[in-house]
Amino acid sequence: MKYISTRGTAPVLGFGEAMMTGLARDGGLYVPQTIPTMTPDEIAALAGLSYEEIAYRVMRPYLGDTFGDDEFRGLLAAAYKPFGHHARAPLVQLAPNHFLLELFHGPTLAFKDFAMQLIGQMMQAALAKTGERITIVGATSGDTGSAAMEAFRGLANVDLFILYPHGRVSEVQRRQMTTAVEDNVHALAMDGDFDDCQARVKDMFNDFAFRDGVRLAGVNSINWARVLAQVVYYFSSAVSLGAPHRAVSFTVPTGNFGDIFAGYIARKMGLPIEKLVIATNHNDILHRALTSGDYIKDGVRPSMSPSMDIQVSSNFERALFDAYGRDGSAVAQLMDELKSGGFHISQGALESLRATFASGRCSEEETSATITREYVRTGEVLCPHSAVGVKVANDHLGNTPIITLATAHPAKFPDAVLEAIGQRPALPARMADLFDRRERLTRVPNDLARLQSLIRERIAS
Ligand SMILES: Cc1ncc(COP(=O)(O)O)c(C=O)c1O
Ligand SMILES: N[C@@H](CCOP(=O)(O)O)C(=O)O
Repeated sequence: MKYISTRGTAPVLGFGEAMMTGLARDGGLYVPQTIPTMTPDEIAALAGLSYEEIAYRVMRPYLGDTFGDDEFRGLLAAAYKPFGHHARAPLVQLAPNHFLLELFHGPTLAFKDFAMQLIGQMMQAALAKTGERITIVGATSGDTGSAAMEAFRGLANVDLFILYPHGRVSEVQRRQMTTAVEDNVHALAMDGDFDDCQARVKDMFNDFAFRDGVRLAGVNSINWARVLAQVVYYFSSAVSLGAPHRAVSFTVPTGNFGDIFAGYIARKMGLPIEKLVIATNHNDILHRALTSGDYIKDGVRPSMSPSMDIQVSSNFERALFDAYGRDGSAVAQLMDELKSGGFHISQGALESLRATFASGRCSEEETSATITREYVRTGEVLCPHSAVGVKVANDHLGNTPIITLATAHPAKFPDAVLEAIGQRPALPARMADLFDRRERLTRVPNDLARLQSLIRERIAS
């Protein structure tokens, strides 16, 4: 299995190299050269298997010879052991044709743990073979950062730096990042919004002297392995509702487009997914793009679902690559136009996107009202991101069952939940002292050169 860049000019890599490389050297994102498919019989055979076994069967064809079969099974077992639910990703029924996929039973209470726990295992195994030391720099609007801290803290051959937008993540998210005591992990509170943080991370990858000097790696969904690990729960949930004999749709609370792009890959692999519905908060660039064809930045506005406060949606580039017939130069040109504000999606590409994706937007008032309504109606306490998904799914209900991804635990966003249902959701017992732990963070400016010096100094000390 080979991986190519969405901009067409970076070296073609195997899985292990793509995982350790992060951003392609032409600024693009790695995608598989071809997508392996599963037959209806192979999909039907997933019914009743453990989450780990489904993960093995779905992911194995992508890995080439990076890991042996038993080795990969061992990595999956270690990755999902810390999850607090035996099903890993349980389904809950909200209405006759509407289901909630709870993706928040991992160690940091968000869907990011599904991929990050596994990448932590896979990177450690790869580094143990080469003896290398790497520097991971990631950007977060809250959840990627905490999941990465948890997966990489204390590792001898990894330094991890997480840039988060100062004052724009929830207190629980911040504390999950700033209370890690291990010296190899660093929480950096940056001036600006998530888009600024992500832009600086990409700048670091595009500065080859820095990138090669610190042996830079990425754990954002820039990294193909992140997306791949997220494909698995589309299979596990659809099969439990009767796939491949029954089609399903998914509604995905969307920001950086990684999670929903994983659903797109599942669909290309043969899983009968009718529609993938993009659910945005008032930072609705993706909904506007699907509706009008114009992908135009208009500034990030803080919301009660902060992890989705994103306007430059990194993985949309992967979807555009396919929609433009895998023409890397066309994608490179669109990404150039994006630097000066935005671009128009051609009619052909837009039709291709609309064949798979639908979209909807949820206002702040609707988010809060959805948390209240679902709590009163079903007893389910939604986090604000999941509420965005549920509201948009309700607008798309039809004959095909819809699964909405519940992307985070409500206790990560207690203020929004308290306002909606009059109760503060409790953190799990193992995190009960989160607010008593000492915080350790560094305030940093939105300045590439200063960030790079800080990282160089920290890894030298
Ligand atoms: C809780 C939560 N929901 C939804 C999203 C959006 O996911 P994606 O960025 O993969 O679109 C994020 C951030 O990634 C998140 O942390
Ligand atoms: N919402 C994310 C933003 C980063 O997305 P990623 O999937 O590219 O890591 C977060 O919580 O940090």
